[in-house]
Amino acid sequence: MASWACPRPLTASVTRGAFQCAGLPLPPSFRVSWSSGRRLRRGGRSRRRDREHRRACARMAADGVPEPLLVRAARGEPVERPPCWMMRQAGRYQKAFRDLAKQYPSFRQRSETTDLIVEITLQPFEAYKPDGVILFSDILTPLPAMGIPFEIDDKKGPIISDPITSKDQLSKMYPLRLDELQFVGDSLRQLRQRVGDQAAILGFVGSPWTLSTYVVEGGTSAVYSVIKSMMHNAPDVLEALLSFLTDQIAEYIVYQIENGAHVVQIFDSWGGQLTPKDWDRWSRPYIERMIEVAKSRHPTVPLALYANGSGGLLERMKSTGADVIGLDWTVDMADARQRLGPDVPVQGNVDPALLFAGEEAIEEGVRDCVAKAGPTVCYCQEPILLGALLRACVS
Ligand SMILES: Cc1c2[nH]c(c1CCC(=O)O)Cc1[nH]c(c(CCC(=O)O)c1C)Cc1[nH]c(c(CCC(=O)O)c1C)Cc1[nH]c(c(C)c1CCC(=O)O)C2
Repeated sequence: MASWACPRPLTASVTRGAFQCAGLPLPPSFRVSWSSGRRLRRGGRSRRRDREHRRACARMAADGVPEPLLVRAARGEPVERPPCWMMRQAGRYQKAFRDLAKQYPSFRQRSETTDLIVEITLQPFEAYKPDGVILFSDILTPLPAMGIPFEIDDKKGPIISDPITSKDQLSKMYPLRLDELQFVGDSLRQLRQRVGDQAAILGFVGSPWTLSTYVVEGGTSAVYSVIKSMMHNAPDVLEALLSFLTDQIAEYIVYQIENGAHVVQIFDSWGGQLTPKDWDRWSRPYIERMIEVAKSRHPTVPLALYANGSGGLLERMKSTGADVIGLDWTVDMADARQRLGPDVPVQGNVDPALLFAGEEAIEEGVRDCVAKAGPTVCYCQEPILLGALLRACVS
């Protein structure tokens, strides 16, 4: 699974907690405008950005405080420095998490109980003050609320014991029961209250393709043989599954936004397992539809799109309408920047393994990434050296 990310433009002063990162006059290179290519292409850039800017100013005037750095960066607004957060920033590297996990050994319990979700989500925030606070949850969390139960095995990861591979089995699913996901809405609202405007609250969902890999394969897969056979032998079943998930997950994005998520990440984690041609058929249209639905209801809330191994997909990802493109470390950021154009907000790209290599290596990796991207984000796993990464991002 991917790791912790300190997304794109990073900012902020980490003024409390283990690390003092305040007081940075930001290098001029960070004063970059971050607008999306999509907006530019449609020729509505200045009108739309002006409108968004006016809305942001109105919000500021109303609240007297600017929106969190990460939100402004994700919208393509000029920022004082790149924001920083990590995927998987909550977890076993923290003693507080290990203690809680001893008491509540089931991942589903930890991630489906409001008090635990809020407490775990806030553990890294309280320790390091990252610019993004990602909900402690999983892309599979909404599945039981549409008739697809799952378990998490400590060694094997997610297990769906009754996978869906035929038309008949599709009828087991029902439209998303948001009342069964109240712990998500409750947690997001509490997090907004607890974090205030100090950081962005990040919601997330799986893309229809990526969720389908679990629903069809019954769990993690190495070669995706069942779902890839289905693409050829039962395309109507796969299309029906993807369409169904698209409608439900689009509602789930809207639900997260309406309960307080500042930004929503779409994880097409296994999109890179498809040929680009197959991605155009089996992933892209469904992502686009979800984005359209979310944007029609909440046009100013930024949506970020990430796929593992997305080197073959970057231009395609940009064309989905996502506001921010998340990159893994297998693409050089200079190449990515050239391919995506100067205006698309980006995040990720720093090799998570650097977290095992010490502070100097982290600093070098972050600097290389940020220099090539302009304001950017960094992804890392096992955030043992999160503090070092945060320091590198803000200095
Ligand atoms: C192991 C696993 C799970 N769920 C999943 C896996 C990966 C299995 C595979 O490789 O196929 C599926 C999953 N879950 C998530 C993604 C998307 C991100 C990615 O590409 O890694 C994917 C692909 C989001 C998530 N899933 C999780 C987060 C963490 C949120 C945070 O940063 O705090 C995210 C963004 C949390 C999660 N989710 C799970 C665990 C064990 C944990 C860690 C919590 C713990 O240590 O007990 C179960």
